[in-house]
Amino acid sequence: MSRDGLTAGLQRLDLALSEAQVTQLLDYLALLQKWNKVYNLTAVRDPAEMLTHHLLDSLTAIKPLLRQTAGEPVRLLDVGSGGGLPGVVIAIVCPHIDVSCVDTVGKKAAFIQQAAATLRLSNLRGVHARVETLKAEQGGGFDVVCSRAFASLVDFTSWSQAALKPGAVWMAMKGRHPVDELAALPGGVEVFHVEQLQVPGLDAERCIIWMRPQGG
Ligand SMILES: C[S@@+](CC[C@H](N)C(=O)[O-])C[C@H]1O[C@@H](n2cnc3c(N)ncnc32)[C@H](O)[C@@H]1O
Repeated sequence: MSRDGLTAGLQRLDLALSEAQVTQLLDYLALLQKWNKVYNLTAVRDPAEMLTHHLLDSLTAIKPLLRQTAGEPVRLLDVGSGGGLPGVVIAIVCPHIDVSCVDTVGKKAAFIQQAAATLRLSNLRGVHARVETLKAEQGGGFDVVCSRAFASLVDFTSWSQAALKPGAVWMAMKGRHPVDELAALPGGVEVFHVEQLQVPGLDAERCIIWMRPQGG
């Protein structure tokens, strides 16, 4: 796994990480590669592609997330996290953010738990559940609920709404600007920002759709 490629990407994203964090990111990719053979965590198998399509792609969301949360120690839920994208990357880069990665597939949640232990990330946990079953009143709720390559915006927001704290926001990582999905959102969901992202080394459209409950 190329440390130079990652370092160059981090520079282009204007992200200043410690050497230890860069090592953790590379160790995470190595874990993903190792356990992908057993757990089927992602369809991307080529190491160079994992760096751009997974790691740098997820890292592109860090600056927008830090700006939105003003650097506060928030609780974040990554819905349909799979092998931990972007949840594990956020937990590594933002130790002040408490990250829960939820997935319906038990072995994927188990992989996240294993990654948290191996990478010594006390701010990361894997949760084996359908997101629809998570309720803020039981677990305290989340300030940010994010997803990447998950469901439509309508399903993402309606399935995860009960997990939101008052004042919380949704951060949906999408490819091309999802015109039809945005049009299908109900009146109870307010889209307050759509931002385009540029992933280093990837010539593809990416954006973040920021939403919150109407009046929330
Ligand atoms: C296409 S994968 C995306 C994984 C990861 N976010 C990524 O970007 O590589 C979607 C994941 O959502 C999970 N999933 C589907 N429905 C779910 C639900 N209702 N609650 C939680 N996870 C769900 C699936 O098991 C799968 O791991």
